[in-house]
Amino acid sequence: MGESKYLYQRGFGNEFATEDPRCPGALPAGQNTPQKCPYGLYAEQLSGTAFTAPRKENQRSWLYRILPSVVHSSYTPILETYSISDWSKGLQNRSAIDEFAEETPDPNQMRWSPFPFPPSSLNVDFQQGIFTVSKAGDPSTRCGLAIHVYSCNSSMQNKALYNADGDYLIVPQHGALDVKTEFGRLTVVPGEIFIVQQGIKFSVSVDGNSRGYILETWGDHFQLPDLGPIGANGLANPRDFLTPVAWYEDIASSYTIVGKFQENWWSLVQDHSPFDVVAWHGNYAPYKYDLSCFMAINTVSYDHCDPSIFTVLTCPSNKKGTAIADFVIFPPRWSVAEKTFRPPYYHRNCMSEFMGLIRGTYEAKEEGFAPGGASLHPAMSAHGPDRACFEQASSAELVPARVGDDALAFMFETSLVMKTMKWTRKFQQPDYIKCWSGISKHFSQLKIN
Ligand SMILES: O=C(O)Cc1cc(O)ccc1O
Ligand SMILES: [Fe+2]
Repeated sequence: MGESKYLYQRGFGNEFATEDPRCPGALPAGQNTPQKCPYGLYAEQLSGTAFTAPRKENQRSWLYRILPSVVHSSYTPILETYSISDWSKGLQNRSAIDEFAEETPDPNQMRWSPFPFPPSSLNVDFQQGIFTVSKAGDPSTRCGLAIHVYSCNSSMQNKALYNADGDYLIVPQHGALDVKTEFGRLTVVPGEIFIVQQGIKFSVSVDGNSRGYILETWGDHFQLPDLGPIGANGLANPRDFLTPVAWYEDIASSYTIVGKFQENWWSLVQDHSPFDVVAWHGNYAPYKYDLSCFMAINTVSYDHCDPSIFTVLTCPSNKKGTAIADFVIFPPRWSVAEKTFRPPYYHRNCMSEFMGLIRGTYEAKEEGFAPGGASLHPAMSAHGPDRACFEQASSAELVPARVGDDALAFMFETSLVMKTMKWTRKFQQPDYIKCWSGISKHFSQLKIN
């Protein structure tokens, strides 16, 4: 592994404490709000849970910054947007774009070809390049989720964004992200994920075309799944989660902050950088995770395990064991099951399954499901391996075999039922259902096997 560009602190949900090395002693000793903070800094709390949330769920951080966040102009709505289905229209008034409206909920199995990059004639930054694919619920009641794709080609210049509605779990598929946050800097490459929680300001630099997926949750924060009988170790191990160390810039130039509030973007200006946090401590901070660290657990005897064995992070609902959203991966692994049809089984699920592909091909669908594309199998809509996969796997020799090498598929699985946005039609594969159409009967009353 090469030298990493930035320094990180390890652990999941830790109480971190960090100072920019240029200002040793910037964290006040023994208290959060001294009468005067070291270096003339301002103390500011960022609350990620209610003040009164139970202690083990309580999340907040104390930031020691050059100016308090409130030193800024009023918010004004951002009315203009690009359209991913027709970049050539350039910036248009959002209210005039019908294609951002929701479709009637549709039980069809859907699959989308890779979402397009912006043309080189346009400069589209990360925030401008976020387009909602599907969603359920409502951020005003703090319940639900949205799934977006992002597609951009330019860095955010003296511009930062934050999401007042919920948390973002960002899955880059193409292109590295170089990210400044209020908590420090980090890089995120395809194969890693980045979680930036409600309210945290960040700014994304890219090197040319960049694309990926975003899972946005409006209720709780992400947590590691319980391991039950697996024991104390396995799946995504806490020590592999990386949080930035404090870093600040003290620049006196105009900065634009774009905030998403109730699914609309608002903008404000200020005459200083929002990345002016010299030191911070607490357990509410962004983090990243390298998916290649995932310790996969699977059968070593027979039968296909449910994909919940590959859960990296989960955002729980109030119903025990039922997630608003799980983030699940299909990592490279050995497949050794005996006397078993090894690929995913045919099934109908009370949950909705949105899948994306970071690289390579997915076991159950060698054709048609491409990196940068996606699929959605809504609640109770039948799906499973396509015909080619079934025919091959039901007569394959069951020797130990590698699955998913050079490939990385993932799933956002939700207990909610999502609506898709009209624009997604343009990239939808109308004949997706046909991948199952050639499945033939093998039944004969006279045949036992
Ligand atoms: O539908 C899919 O491809 C995802 C999936 C994978 C698997 O191994 C078992 C069930 C399941 O929904
Ligand atoms: Fe499925």
